Amino acid sequence: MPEKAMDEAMEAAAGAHFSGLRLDSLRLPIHSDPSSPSSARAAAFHHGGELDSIDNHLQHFHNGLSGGMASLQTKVGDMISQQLHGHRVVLGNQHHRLPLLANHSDPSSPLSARAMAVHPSDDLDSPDNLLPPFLIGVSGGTASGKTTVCDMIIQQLHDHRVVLVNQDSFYRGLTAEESKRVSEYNFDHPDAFDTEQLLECIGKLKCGLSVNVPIYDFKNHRRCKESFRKVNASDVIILEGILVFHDSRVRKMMDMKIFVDTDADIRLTRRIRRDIVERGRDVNSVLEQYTKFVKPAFDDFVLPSKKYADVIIPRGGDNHVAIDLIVQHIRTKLGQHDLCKIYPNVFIIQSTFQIRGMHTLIRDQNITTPDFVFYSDRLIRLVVEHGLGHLPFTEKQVVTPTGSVYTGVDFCKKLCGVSIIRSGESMENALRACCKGIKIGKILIHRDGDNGKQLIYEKLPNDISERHVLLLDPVLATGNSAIKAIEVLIQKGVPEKRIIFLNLISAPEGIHCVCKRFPFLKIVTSEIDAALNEEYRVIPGLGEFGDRYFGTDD
Ligand SMILES: Nc1ncnc2c1ncn2[C@@H]1O[C@H](COP(=O)(O)OP(=O)(O)O)[C@@H](O)[C@H]1O
Ligand SMILES: Nc1ccn([C@@H]2O[C@H](COP(=O)(O)O)[C@@H](O)[C@H]2O)c(=O)n1
Repeated sequence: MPEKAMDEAMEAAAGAHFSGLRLDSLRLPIHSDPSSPSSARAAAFHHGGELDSIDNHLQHFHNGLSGGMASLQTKVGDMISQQLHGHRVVLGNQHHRLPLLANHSDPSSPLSARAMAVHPSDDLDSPDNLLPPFLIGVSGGTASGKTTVCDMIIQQLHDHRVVLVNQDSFYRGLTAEESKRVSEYNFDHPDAFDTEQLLECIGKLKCGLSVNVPIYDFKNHRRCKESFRKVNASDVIILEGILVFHDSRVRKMMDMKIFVDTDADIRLTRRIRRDIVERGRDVNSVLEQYTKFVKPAFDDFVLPSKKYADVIIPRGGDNHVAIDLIVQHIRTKLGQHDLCKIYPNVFIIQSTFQIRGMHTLIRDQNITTPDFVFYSDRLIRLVVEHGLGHLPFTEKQVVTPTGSVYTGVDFCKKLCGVSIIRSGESMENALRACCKGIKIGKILIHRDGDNGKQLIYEKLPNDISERHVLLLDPVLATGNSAIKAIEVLIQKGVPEKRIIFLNLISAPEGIHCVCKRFPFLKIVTSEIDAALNEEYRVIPGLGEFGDRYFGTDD
């Protein structure tokens, strides 16, 4: 696939799973300090002098709003956080004293319920254990950095399916009369939002359904009638907006509540710049709206809702410590990699957007066979390389062209591959490409009628009992054929701990089955799927891998 097409496919993939994520913020450094005179000036030059007068207005507002104490507090906070750099201790400030982990002792809290649901003693085979999506509410004043914080969380949770829903999408459209006198409309009052529709949308997402979210046009103060943004079901839902904590019904649905706390003068500076650049406003209208509606509503509705927050992030997106801690907490609560905790011999290769993109392509039922083969090969290669990393090594020293000694390692040589026919054969090329001249054996497991009898054909290296074995099968579903193949290897004298089972995708059921039976064997996979369906097919899965790879699927 040409690079541009791949880029587009990747973006489309990101759109489906990471709706709302600003990809530009992943590519560029997120922060240029907006309070720094140089960046303010740079912006002014770019916008035809519209912002030239802002500094004067700002000076006036700065004096009125913040005064010396706010800046002193920020400075002290910054100095403390600088001195404690490297220690994970800073979250919230002395005024807030809110714990990071909310309501843990409260058994009725959604967080404790989740913690219990992923306890290893639970019967994880049951689909009832599939966790409901984790809903995070992110509130804070206008331009406090809510969206920026959300983007940073999403970026760090790149190996999970995360969607962002903005409360702004649920602004009511204005009537003709209201539109005529838009400067008198209070967009910061709770009644400006259609909260019933927001509740319905979040309710559906929490039930694992996808929804169509309205698209709001800030320039014309109305919703786009024809188009919606499809938000898919996901592991984590982030709901962001100035008043997401206002309605108790919305609050109750949240598993975690974050308040982004940024100084009023910084917020105003950002708001002016953003509204002029992105929302088609002029400086006077922004300041007028701010004085008349935004600030009073912040004091009346937004600030009082801060008390509901579990976590308060001072300085928004600049507070990397808080964001790291929040991400760690979400990861623990999600427990998606709990199988790796239960079975320490299960390894999932580190997920990246490239890997997610390749999975998106090979799982797409409409992909062409050449593309399926190409992207499967790339993924298989990564799994094979990861698997090889689990082999034992010996220390080795070499002399470099500079005459210096480099102390490294020597590859394990007593090694072979065994593919489970037929789809396992698709992994042989990648193994050969990584291990020159490697011996590869084969095992065929064939069901003989409906009486549970199996025919087994095997052709394995004679000295297999002395080798480490990389067992190849792209899909681990029920685990039945894997168990049969492993039994064959063990009968041939291969110790269980010398078998590394390599898959592209694994169903939790297959992992439980294989790992319970063979606790010393290692499994390396690139993704763990949701479950098996009634027909024992992996869901979401990728269909009949062998047929798709070898072009016999039509
Ligand atoms: N830490 C930061 N440093 C510099 N600019 C920021 C920072 N956080 C946000 N901004 C900028 O301020 C504006 C408002 O930020 P945003 O995250 O959209 O706030 P909110 O979602 O709370 O309205 C945006 O233009 C954004 O780029
Ligand atoms: N037509 C509209 C709708 C909303 N606003 C302002 O947007 C602010 C909320 O968005 P943030 O991204 O800043 O959280 C809110 O303060 C409204 O005043 C608007 O100006 N026009």
